[in-house]
Amino acid sequence: MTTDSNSNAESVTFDPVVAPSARVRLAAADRQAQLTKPAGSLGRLETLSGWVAACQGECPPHLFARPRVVVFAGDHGIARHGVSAYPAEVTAQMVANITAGGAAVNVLAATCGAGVRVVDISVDADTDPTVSRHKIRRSSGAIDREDALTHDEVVRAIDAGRAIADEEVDEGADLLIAGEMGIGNTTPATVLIASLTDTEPVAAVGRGTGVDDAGWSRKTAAIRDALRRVRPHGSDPVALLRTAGGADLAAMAGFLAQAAVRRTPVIVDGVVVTAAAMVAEQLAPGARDWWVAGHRSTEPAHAVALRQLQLDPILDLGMRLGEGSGALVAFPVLQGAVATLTNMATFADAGVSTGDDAIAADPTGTD
Ligand SMILES: O=C(O)c1ccc[n+]([C@@H]2O[C@H](COP(=O)([O-])O)[C@@H](O)[C@H]2O)c1
Ligand SMILES: Cc1cc2nc[nH]c2cc1C
Repeated sequence: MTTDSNSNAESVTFDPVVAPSARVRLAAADRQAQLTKPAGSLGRLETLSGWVAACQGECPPHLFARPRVVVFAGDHGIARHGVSAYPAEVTAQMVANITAGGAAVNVLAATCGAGVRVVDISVDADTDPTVSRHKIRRSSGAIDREDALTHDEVVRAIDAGRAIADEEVDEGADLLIAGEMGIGNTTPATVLIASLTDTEPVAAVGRGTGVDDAGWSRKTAAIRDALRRVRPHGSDPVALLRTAGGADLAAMAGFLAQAAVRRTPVIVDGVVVTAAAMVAEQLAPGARDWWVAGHRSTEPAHAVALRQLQLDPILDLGMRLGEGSGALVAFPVLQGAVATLTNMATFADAGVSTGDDAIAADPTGTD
């Protein structure tokens, strides 16, 4: 990454993103047609396994051997202004809970063999040195009235996310999941999405952790104010992260962009991760080809962002937890898709008649 003193997108650069292999995707479709099942009968699993094969650059693809979840933790000044159903202190408490193995992300990851790492990017407390190595600052600013970050902090946070992706890939991760934990973070996430899609706040603002009507009104007003602060900067992703994002969102954007640069597929989680994904796609065009959406959360802004990124969520279970939980529930579906493409017998291997045989036996179709 290179930096300069301007608050322009050009101050952050990623290596080019190479698209997943179109040739291997075709080979996967070819193999799919030879497997012992009616053509198309595995539905979406067929396109998912073709995508995995294209990402891995080989068909048949291999089952994911080292899936890894990275939970980006950060606080937000806006959380002190009544936009969440929970107090900001919960962020640091949940970081400790995740570290101890007691959170949803831990138990879901354990069911499917995924490793979990939590990183303190901007928690408003001192956390264990094992999780704070990439810390940028304590809490991002209250975005309805001040910038979330300085320009330098944005660049360092993006770089931290990039370094974390590099660490994970260098240690052998073959599938990454981005998750997050941060009281108040659906407010900046909604601002990023509304800004990048030109969506009216009322069509995008949700209840987050379950805020009541008064809290929802305060959240909507804060999002309006933040959008007003963002407007002069157009769609410059670095300026957007600086004025109305946060260090955790910037780090996730860097992580998602670098995963694509490193040709490593990612399952995107809920509204907060997807907001960062929208920024990452601006920083590293084509990165979205390396992502699949695990689920659609109940936050209205999530559907808006997924539509814009043209990501079709695997699941829609009414979830709104974060932590990477929705992506983790979707992971076995993706792994199952790979297993079918890789391990099923072909018609020829198993001596099973194909649809073509039925037509050959009765070419008139009248028997
Ligand atoms: O992933 C989602 O779509 C999602 C939707 C609603 C809430 N969350 C989680 O709840 C927290 C943010 O909610 P809030 O109300 O404090 O802005 C944060 O820790 C997120 O992980 C996550
Ligand atoms: C307890 C709790 C756990 C969470 N995990 C992600 N966001 C969260 C918000 C709360 C409040």
